[in-house]
Amino acid sequence: MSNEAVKSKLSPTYHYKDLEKQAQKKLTHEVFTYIQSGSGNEETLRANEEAFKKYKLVPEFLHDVSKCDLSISVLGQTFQTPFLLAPVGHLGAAHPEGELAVARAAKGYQVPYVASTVSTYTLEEIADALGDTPRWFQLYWSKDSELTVSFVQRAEKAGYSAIVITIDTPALGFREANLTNQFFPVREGYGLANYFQDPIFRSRLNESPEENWDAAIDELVKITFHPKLTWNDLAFLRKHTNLPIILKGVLHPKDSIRAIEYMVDGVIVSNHGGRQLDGAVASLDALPKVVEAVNGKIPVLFDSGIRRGPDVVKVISLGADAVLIGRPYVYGLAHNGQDGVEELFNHLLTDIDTTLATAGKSSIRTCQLPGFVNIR
Ligand SMILES: Cc1cc2nc3c(=O)[nH]c(=O)nc-3n(C[C@H](O)[C@H](O)[C@H](O)COP(=O)(O)O)c2cc1C
Ligand SMILES: O=C(O)C(=O)c1ccccc1
Repeated sequence: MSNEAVKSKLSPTYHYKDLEKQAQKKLTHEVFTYIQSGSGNEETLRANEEAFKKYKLVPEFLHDVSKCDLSISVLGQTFQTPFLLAPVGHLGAAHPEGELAVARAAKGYQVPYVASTVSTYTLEEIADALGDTPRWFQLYWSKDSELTVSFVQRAEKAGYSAIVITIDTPALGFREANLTNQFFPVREGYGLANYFQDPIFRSRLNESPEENWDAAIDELVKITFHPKLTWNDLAFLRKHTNLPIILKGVLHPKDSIRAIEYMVDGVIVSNHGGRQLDGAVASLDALPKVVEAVNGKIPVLFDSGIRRGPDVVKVISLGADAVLIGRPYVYGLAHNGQDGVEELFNHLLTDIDTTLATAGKSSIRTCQLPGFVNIR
């Protein structure tokens, strides 16, 4: 689709805060708050965005920037955009078409999609909607290890090309806003599909989810997170899949070194968008030390706080191989379904392209040259 076509079809919401407001208008207070809020006093949520102001770009001019290359390579795969879609669960709460609307938009723009375990549609339905779009599967490693294996094998069969294990969620963060609202997306029926359609999960129930919904939800809640999980367990997953394994939620450089020791294939520096440990370091402030510790041995990806083109460029300049976007595309979805996500992609890609051009760079791959990013 040409930019002109997109411009005429969609209502412009260029400002991130406007997009957030548009989403807010479409959602109930409980759902909007669930998406927007962080844990605790939201110190980390605020720190994520604030941290970007500390880093400044130093452009160099008089280079041909008439065409900018936004493609990147991660784990031998080339992606057309420097951003992937972060795994976000329960998207049916944001829009009835949920993950499917996002996947259709991703397909048009060839944006790689990281599907959440707690999706409203199954990982197979999402894969169908994605067609040949690159995709990874985010795993919440269940207490039920056979179920974990089943998820991974289903993902492999459905064409997902990496497993992203989220390590920052041994338990759900203390999210005061959701507790106040008594809003729990699983209890509302969002994020169940992968479990309720899984033969192993179903075999654990005395009655099927269709017969006894509440009992099925209770079982799901009981096994979703696995607080006993340790580094040594990674070998178990290795036995069951040949797919690359990426850890999401790395903040300490020591964890990135352990990741390499335990033969992990990549890490995502992330604090879950300020939704897990409140008071945790801003994701951007954690990035340089992780990049240094990893020293090019495995890819380093990044999320938490990316809102605009210069944010993407700063993160790549600081040594990340790629970024993931979270809330912005969820707001696009809530605002206007597939069209809203396409509008967000169109704006973000134009913004990244313009950022590179006005920084004198014709390729996102040259952003890591020394001297391009400075601390204030
Ligand atoms: C509503 C919502 C649901 C999320 N669900 C998941 C999830 O299922 N699995 C996961 O690993 N991360 C999940 N995340 C975290 C995102 O993958 C990502 O780390 C975060 O959104 C990045 O922060 P940002 O949105 O502020 O950029 C979720 C985030 C949001 C906002
Ligand atoms: O909301 C989230 O961030 C999230 O990851 C999650 C996962 C499972 C249940 C509830 C929330």
